[in-house]
Amino acid sequence: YQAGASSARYRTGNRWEVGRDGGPPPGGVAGDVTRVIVIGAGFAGLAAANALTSAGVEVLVLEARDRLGGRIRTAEIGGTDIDLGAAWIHTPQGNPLAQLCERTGIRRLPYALDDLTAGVALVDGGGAQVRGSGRSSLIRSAAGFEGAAAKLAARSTPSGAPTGPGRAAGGGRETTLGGLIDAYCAAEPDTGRREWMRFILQTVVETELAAPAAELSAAVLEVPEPYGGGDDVPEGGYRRLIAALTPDAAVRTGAAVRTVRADGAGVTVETTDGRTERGSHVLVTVPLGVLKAGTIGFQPALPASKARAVAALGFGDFEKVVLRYGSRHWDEAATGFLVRHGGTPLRAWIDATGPAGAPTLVALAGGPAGRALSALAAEEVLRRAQDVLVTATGARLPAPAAWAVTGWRNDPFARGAYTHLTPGAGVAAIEELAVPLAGRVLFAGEATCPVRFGHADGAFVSGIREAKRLLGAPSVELRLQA
Ligand SMILES: Cc1cc2nc3c(=O)[nH]c(=O)nc-3n(C[C@H](O)[C@H](O)[C@H](O)COP(=O)(O)OP(=O)(O)OC[C@H]3O[C@@H](n4cnc5c(N)ncnc54)[C@H](O)[C@@H]3O)c2cc1C
Repeated sequence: YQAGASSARYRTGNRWEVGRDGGPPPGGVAGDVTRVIVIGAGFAGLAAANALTSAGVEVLVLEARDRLGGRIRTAEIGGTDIDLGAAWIHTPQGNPLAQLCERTGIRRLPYALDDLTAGVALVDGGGAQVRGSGRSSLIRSAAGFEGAAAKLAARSTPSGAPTGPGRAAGGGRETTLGGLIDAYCAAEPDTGRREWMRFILQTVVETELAAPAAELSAAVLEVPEPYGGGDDVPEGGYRRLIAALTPDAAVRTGAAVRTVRADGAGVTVETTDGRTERGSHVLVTVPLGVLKAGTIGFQPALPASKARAVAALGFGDFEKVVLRYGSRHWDEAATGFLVRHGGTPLRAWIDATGPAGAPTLVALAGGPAGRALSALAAEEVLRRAQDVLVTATGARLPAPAAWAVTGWRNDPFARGAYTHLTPGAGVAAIEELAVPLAGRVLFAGEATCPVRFGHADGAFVSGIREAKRLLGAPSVELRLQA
């Protein structure tokens, strides 16, 4: 049991007001807020716990793992800090995580995904590369998809949804991103180019959104983008943001919650070791994958509308393979490789030597590729990764000096990567997840953030939203650690 970090050092002028958006605080809270139990010490739980503690509310954080951060995990691999969970601050302009970096003196390094895609080497089955103008014209065509997709979607709904594998399963009318990729590529007369375009677009979409393109609702195209700019990474990794946000509250690690009970006077939360804690309110921030698995029992049971949202939203796959080498044995001109080889799940690689500060290749396996990797033992993934890289680089690669393979899908406290919209569940389902129960049981986490689900900043904003709800305040203050 780790009691409040009362010896923590705080930065001078550490109080930071966040969340003032002009609107009234969200409502729906019953009774006085005297003791809040926060389940989960990821971005959402830590942001809420920090804001509540700073406002003088007693908080107990229960975290199942033996570490803080949740789907933020910066690991040292061969002496280099690498993010195995969230790595990028996407669209940093106006993004509260960019502000959090500024407040805490954490530098952001530009590392734009568009630049990574533009500079990637395209490698075919036998190791042959598509070079020169053939390569750049394919990359240009793929880059045109984003602009064309909204128009294609408008043309294809509600009655004329594209047919083929990308159409919503179950005869639904809703268009999927897979359907739009098919429609976009159909306009390309050259078969060879068409197949390359389809491969690039499918890989990029499935890597970014962590789900099969054929299961991703095109409604995601209508979600407004609140921030601007490319993509940055925090210097030294995301763990520095978690460290800055760690609240001066009681935090118990190794505490997996199995029951949440609400009654007229408060809440009782039970952990798997049989201990119970009483609070006036509880804030549930566990991943959607954990809610789907049903390993936490709610009394009274989740209402049908929320249970439907939990079941219908998607919680996809994204695994990483990190290989750290003694030196760079590959073509340094490319930003990475897209490998169309024997259906391998190890198809998208980035050269992360720049941000890592040491020769490093990282495979990003989203959607079906991630799911395929999660079924293999780590040593088998490593063996296949080395085989693919021999094809991709044309070099005899030595064994890596250090390596890591993630297992988010098989982790009982994640059960996947992050949330996506499906043909059966749009933004309304995300909003439904955020609705409090009986004024006592509240919900936060990336899956509850209508504009930024699937993002670390969405988790942060959702934690601030629930702190505002509990405090009945239009904004909150955070105390950031030095
Ligand atoms: C591989 C990968 C790459 C990603 N890349 C990016 C990126 O580049 N940029 C970006 O913005 N986002 C990215 N994301 C998404 C981002 O990491 C998440 O949106 C964010 O970290 C989620 O925070 P959270 O607080 O909602 O949930 P979590 O961080 O999952 O926190 C929930 C906490 O609840 C705990 N918990 C679970 N069950 C129990 C239980 N029964 N009892 C007690 N505690 C429990 C968990 O251990 C966890 O600590 C990525 C995610 C993954 C997996």
